[in-house]
Amino acid sequence: MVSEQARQDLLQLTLTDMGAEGSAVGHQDSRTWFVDFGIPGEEVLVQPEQKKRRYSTGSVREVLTASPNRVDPPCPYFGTCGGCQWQHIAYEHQLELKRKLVIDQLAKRGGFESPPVTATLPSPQPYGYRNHARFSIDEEGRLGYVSRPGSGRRFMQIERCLILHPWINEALRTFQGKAAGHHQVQVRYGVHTGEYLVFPDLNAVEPSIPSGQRFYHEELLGHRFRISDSSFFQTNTLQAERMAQLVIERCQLRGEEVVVDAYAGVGTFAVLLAPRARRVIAIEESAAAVADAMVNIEGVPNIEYVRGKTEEVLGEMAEQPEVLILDPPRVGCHPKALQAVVSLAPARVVYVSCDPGSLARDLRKLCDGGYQLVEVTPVDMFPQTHHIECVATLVHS
Ligand SMILES: C[S@@+](CC[C@H](N)C(=O)[O-])C[C@H]1O[C@@H](n2cnc3c(N)ncnc32)[C@H](O)[C@@H]1O
Repeated sequence: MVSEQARQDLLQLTLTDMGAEGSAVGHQDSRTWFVDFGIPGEEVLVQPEQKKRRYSTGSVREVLTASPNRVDPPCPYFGTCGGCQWQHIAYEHQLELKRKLVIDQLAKRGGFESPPVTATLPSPQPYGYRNHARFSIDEEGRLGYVSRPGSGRRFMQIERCLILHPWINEALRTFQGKAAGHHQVQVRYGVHTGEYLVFPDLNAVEPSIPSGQRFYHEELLGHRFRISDSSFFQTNTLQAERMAQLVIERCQLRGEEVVVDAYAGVGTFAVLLAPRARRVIAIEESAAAVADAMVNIEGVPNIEYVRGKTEEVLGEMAEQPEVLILDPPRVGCHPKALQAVVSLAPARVVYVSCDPGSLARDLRKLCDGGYQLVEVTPVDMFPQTHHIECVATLVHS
């Protein structure tokens, strides 16, 4: 309970919606409030945090009328840590909120009325799923995270993080207090292989877990992938397998098609699709990821890897692919990449996205260029956070 004195600084709000960045939304007079740790439908007392020109931010200090979807967050750092935003929301409801956020973005940023969004694909593990951690280090060599903006973005030492794989928590315990002189420590773990990568090299201060590996291996759907410290790999291995299965289904390959895998990373989709297609052309700009891919595609004769920017490589492509996969970073696709897709006009496009806003913007351009949006599936790659992965399927009309 909040004291009478402190209560005077608080604002009573009815929360009506969930915002795209994971804060609940409320209104007072003509001002919009983004409120951390709230749930739509709740009546709450809010601690104001920041006043911007067009909106204000705050966090819930007391819940006056609780949502039936409110649960006790299990992590002691929840509320201060900048990592998770939604541990106070029952997992089933997180999935519903994610679906609604995708629909909202498709409507607002893409102009899609009643977009075909399926139920969110749940993660096999709502906790303990992350195979990758990037810890901040303070002057004493302690490992931790940075607190949320409303808590001052300060370093906070962490003993255990509930969304990390248990092996990474063991590494955190082992390296705790021993990383002085470094800004960050990256720990990545192969859930199916038991291999790991710790960067930078901390062997001199802690030899019990060897560190400084240049790469490690992980498996997806039985295929083995080499991954270097700077290469992208999905952070939730079991859910990445479900998503890869979904992408395979959505491609509807019969074995005769030319497939383009744009933003191909270390070659995950290319390798998984190659046995189902005539040929796969993969496009990736990162030298490290392409070097990994060269190892990962060994023995798979029908994959051609092109190092370059998707917007440039697609623009110069002479051959028309039947199926094209887009899996860009959060910013989405370069406008020239989308123009090139429209000119190449593959019969089917499968767009994998980690940002519903840029996805909505890009889907609109593809639909204005002759595509029809068939289905969007939100995939919960990041439980307890507001982040959303999606797989969208388009066909040429
Ligand atoms: C979200 S990751 C997807 C990787 C891969 N599809 C996977 O599932 O592991 C995006 C990838 O696109 C690459 N990338 C970023 N901008 C690019 C561009 N303009 N052209 C080609 N690749 C790009 C990044 O290096 C990264 O490997």
